[in-house]
Order: sequence, then C-alpha cells, then structure tokens
Amino acid sequence: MERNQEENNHVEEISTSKDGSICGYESLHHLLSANLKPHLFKEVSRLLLGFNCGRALEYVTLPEYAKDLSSKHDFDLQAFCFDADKEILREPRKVRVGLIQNSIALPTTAPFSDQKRAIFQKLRPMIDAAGSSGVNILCLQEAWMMPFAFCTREKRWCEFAEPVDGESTQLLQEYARKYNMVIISPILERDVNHGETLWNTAIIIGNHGNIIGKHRKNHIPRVGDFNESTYYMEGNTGHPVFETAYGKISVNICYGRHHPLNWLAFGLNGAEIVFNPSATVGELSEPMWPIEARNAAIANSYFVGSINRVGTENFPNPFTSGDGKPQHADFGHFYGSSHFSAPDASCTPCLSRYKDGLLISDMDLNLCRQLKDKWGFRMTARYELYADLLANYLKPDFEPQIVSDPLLRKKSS
Ligand SMILES: NC(=O)NCCC(=O)O
Repeated sequence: MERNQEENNHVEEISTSKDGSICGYESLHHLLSANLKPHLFKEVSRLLLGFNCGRALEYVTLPEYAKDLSSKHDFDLQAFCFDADKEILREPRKVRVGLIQNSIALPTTAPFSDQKRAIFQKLRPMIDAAGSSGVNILCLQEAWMMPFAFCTREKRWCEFAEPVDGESTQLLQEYARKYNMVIISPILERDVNHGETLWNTAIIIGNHGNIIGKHRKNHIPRVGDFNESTYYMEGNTGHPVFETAYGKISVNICYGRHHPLNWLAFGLNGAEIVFNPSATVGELSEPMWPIEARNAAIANSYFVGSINRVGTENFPNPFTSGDGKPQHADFGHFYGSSHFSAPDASCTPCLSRYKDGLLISDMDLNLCRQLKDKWGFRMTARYELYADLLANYLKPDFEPQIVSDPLLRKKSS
C-alpha cells in the first residue's frame, strides 16, 4: 500500500530526528503514558511489560541523595521491584541491581586521555547514585571507557585498551569497596601476557574490590558498521558464571544476544542474572532489542539486565559501510533503552532513548527456581536431541535432515 504525502513527511521527520527522542518523548513508555487514557495505558502496559506475581511491577522510592544527583547531573533515574512467591523453606533472596547507560563526554577529536578522564568524571555521580541507593550489583555498558570507534577500522583507537587491572578497574575497585558493591566493567582489554592482544572483555569486581574474574565476548559482529573483528577475536573464556556475594551472575556481551545457545550456556552453568552490556544503533537492531533479552530470560529462567549506550558518536575521518551508500562520519544513534527482564516474562520499562541513565531493580532470585518448577523448561528441553544434531552438524560430511515430497521430483523431471 502506498503512503500518502502527509505520512511520508511524518516518516521523514521521525527518521531525521536529531535528539534521539521518539517523537519528542524519552521512551516508548513515556509516549504511551502521555497519549493514552489511564485505563488504556494500564492495559497496554500489562501486555507490553507483563505481570510479576500477578500484578504490575511496583516502583521503588530511592533516597533523596540519589534523586538530587540525577537532577544535578541530568541523568534518567528509575527503580522497580520484581517479587517472587513466598516460600516456606527458603528465605527470599533479594538483591538490588543497577545498570548504567551513558554517552561519551568529549568529542572523539579530543586527546584520548582527556576523553577517558571525562567519561570517568561523568560516571562518578551515577555510580554514587547507585551506591547510595544500596545497589548490590552494578553493570556498565560495553566498552564504557571509550567511544565505540570500531566502525572506523582505524587502529589508533587501540590505545584505549587497558589490562584487566588497568585504570578503569582501579577506579571501579574503589567504588566497589566504598559501597560493598559488585561491579561489572566491560572494557577493551589489552592482554599483556599474550602478545598484547586485544579482547572485548567484562571484568567482574567483587564487593571487596577484588577481581573475581573476566569474560571475553564470544560472538564478534560483522554487520553494518560493527567492524569489531578488525580489532579483536572471538573470546576464549567459555560461559563462566561468577558466584558473588549477591548471586550467580554472567555476562553475555552485546552481539552474543542474537545467539540463543550463548544464553543457554550461561543458564546451564547456573546463572541467576545475565547482563548484556551493549553498544548498538537504532537503524540496525532496535526492533530486536526488547525481544531477545526477554526471550532469553523466559527460556532460561534467569533475570537479564540489558544496557545500551546513548548518543551519536562522530569520528574525525569518514568511513563507508560496504552497502553502496555515501561515506559518513557517525555510527548512527545509540538508543539507550536499558531495561531488566525477568524469568516470568515481566520486564521493566526502558530508560531514556537519548539521556544517560541509571536503572535500578530489586529482584528476588527465588523467582528463577520458581519458574523452573512451573514451566519445567529444563526437564522438557531434550538436550540429547540437540547434542546429537550439533555433533553431526559439525562434521564436514553433515547432511541436513530433509524429507522431500517425492512429487516435487516427478514434477521437475
Ligand atoms: N557491539 C556489538 O556487538 N554490536 C553489534 C550490533 C548488535 O548486536 O546490535
């Protein structure tokens, strides 16, 4: 069906919107709440966000200090609570979890050390807001300490890389100690002991400021301007689950969210919360964003914390995307929209599409086992069928199991 001129103008307006808003609204949730009558908004929210323990997610009130930080430093701050059913033999296992999304702080033309320092400065009040709100586990976005310069294919951005115990880790270790908080820090890693190679790595800092371990991104994109394979290889750390003071956590870094087996593997190893620190742009992946993490949470009976950076990053030298379109110097709009998904199919609204933000959620980890008991996905999974198929598929002489309609052949002969 053809669009009329008015509709075309409207689409044009939206696609050229520079501030990253959705028709002037910070998020889909804001747009719906401002435009629907309350009873319709309630019903639409039920369908979009699901129910947790039979009701809509409740908002959590945060300390005034955290709210003041969010107004003073202009970041979105929202907090919710996922409940679980009360059990007779087990105490609730409540943890408070935080996600931070942010734009870069200086133009990409500024000296690298200034850029990094400015990001550190920008994050300080947000981490303070998390710590002073009693957050137990905090996760930052993918490669949070640098612009997402991998679109350029220029090697000079490698200078941002740091060893696992580098300056970003040291900064966060202070905060971990100060607030008794586990912090997940996804960085560009320089592996000094292995020929100074680069990795896309998440470092898990324990609540005493100790380094518990690291996980390296398993799946490296080769799509759009995500030229990350020019910089680093597929990770070699498997699917670790880190047992922390507050629960068993894993990190599925960005593009890994398109791989259901990646999510599965963290689940099989016993993760209760899987973080998905990301950097992705609207044109490429926005319709997938609310679906993939939520599906993973449902299928694997764990919580997922999804984080995406915000803003449009411009680079000094234009680059092309191999799609015949003109060269350009920006990566597109990183659309934020960080959110939590729960194993019972409920999820929080998203943070802003264009502003820095801190999203906090309380979650009772008992919900994971309760959903395993209810739906029995682990019991009904038939892993042996898939193990056999995968083992066969890996053989060079693999033939797909296809049963053809014999009449097809008759027709074509
Ligand atoms: N950072 C990253 O892996 N981005 C790839 C694009 C996407 O997965 O949406």
